[in-house]
Amino acid sequence: MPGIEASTAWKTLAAHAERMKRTHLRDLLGDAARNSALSINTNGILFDFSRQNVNIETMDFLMDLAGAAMLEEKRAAMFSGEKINVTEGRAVLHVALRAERSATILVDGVNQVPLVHDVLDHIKDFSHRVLTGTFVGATGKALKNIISIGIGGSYLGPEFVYEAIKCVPQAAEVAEGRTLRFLANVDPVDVARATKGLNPEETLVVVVSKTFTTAETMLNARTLRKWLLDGVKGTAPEEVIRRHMVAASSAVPLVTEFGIDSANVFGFWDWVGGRYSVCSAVGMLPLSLTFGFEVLEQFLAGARNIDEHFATAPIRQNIPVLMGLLGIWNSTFLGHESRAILPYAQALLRFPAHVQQLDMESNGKRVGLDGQELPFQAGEVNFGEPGTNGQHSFYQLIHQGRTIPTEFIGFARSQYPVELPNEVVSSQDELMSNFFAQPDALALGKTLEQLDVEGVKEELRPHKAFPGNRPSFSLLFGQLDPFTTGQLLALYEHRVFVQGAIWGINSFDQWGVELGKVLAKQVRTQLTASRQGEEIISGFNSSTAAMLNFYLSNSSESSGSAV
Ligand SMILES: O=P(O)(O)OC[C@H]1O[C@H](O)[C@H](O)[C@@H](O)[C@@H]1O
Repeated sequence: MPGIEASTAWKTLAAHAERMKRTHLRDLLGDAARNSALSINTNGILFDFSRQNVNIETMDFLMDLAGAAMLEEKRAAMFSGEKINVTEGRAVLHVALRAERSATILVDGVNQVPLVHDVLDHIKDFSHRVLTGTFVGATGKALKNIISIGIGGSYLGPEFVYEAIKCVPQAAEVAEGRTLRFLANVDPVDVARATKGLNPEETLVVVVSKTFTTAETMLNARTLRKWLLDGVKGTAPEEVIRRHMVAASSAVPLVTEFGIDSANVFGFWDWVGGRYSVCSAVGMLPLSLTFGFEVLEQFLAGARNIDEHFATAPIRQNIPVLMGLLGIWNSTFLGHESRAILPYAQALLRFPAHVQQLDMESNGKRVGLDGQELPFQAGEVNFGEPGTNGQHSFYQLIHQGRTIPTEFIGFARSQYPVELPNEVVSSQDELMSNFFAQPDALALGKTLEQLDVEGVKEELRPHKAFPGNRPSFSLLFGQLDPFTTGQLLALYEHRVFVQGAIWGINSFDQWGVELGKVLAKQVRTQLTASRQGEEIISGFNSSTAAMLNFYLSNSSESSGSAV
């Protein structure tokens, strides 16, 4: 069956892209009517995409493409609980995680919204009891430290949200004197970092795993179970686990088998993908235990605000739809394979890492929904760092090396304004001066002629010239708070959906992570056998066998330096 590439809209865009490649943003930006048409102000967000290599006609063609791909129908299917994750036979309902209590979203004839609110109520009650010292550790001490064990989607989203809202005064007040640490990597150093300086008697471990089988998480859970049992004395081991370990998981039987009290398991459902699970118990439990539930309610409200916008706003005025269509335009039609996420907010330092998983695990696919190989590349390479730090690091390549579409995220007000008596400009104004300057530097560049006028020596001019014509968009919010953090999360979640829907792929499975896991199991078995005296490394190619032998002969302390 022909895919979207056979549509008239696709072919029109492909031809149009050849024409647009000959335009320069310097010229496009000279048209004020165009610029104002390529900017929308809605839901407290200014989204300016006038620095994309597009004109009004491009946007018309992209809207035609959305029509040809049946984007609106696919969006409706997701919101209504249809099983659009076809390879796993599951609905995709992260939007249900933040739906109003009164909403109805059916899966197999059962309304899922009351189930969501039952778990939220449970989290609210439990976190309140921990924060007020009603639920205490096995030796009667208040549980003021939280260690959240989880990896991938059970880690990256919660960590991004933790960093984003820990500087919000209301959240910081509740968190005063409390610690939340994440333990993701199976590297023993991560265990040491997560537990350093913490008293097990005052620590609550939250095991976060949708499947409760992920090798790294389960090994770390067993490691911290031992750390607790070694550190909390004078109480029966079962009681220590019951008082110091809780879980967020959709595999309740496995959790209770591990020894965690079934009363302290916070469930979720197969229709929540790992990378879309921040609004489930995965994020809500450790974050409520740190900041209190009320702050997190504002975060859910922000995500819901964008869900409603995505579901109802006309597609020409719909921010996630526009972000997604521009992603398709840049990657598929203009050939830019990467994009940089550049928040001008230090509190968003882990947002690019979250988007990396969200986008690359979702849309990094090679076949369409029908299993046929795609005749184009899907997915993009996402990376990023907060500004202005990134400016002093990798922006060189973006200005003068490869063309990488960039995404500027900024805020009008700081959570912690700093004004020095003798400084004319506040730190926030300084930060944001860069936020506004960079997109123009990228778009407009600097010509040899301009350098000539400035009196730059001829031989230096090629080195100092900037080609410009580097696309970007800007997302500007009022302030980084729990609500806007929720908005940002949902904007990027829905952008992934839009791109996957246009490309005709399943954005909600991740078979590509399986092969490595299977091979790691074989290596693990071999390493165990070798440590038990079986010398021969077998079943691997000569390269892997040589590396394994090097590893084994250098892995005990007595073997000294590997060099
Ligand atoms: O939550 P878990 O079941 O432990 O899964 C944790 C992570 O590992 C898997 O390998 C997937 O690649 C991720 O999508 C998932 O988020």
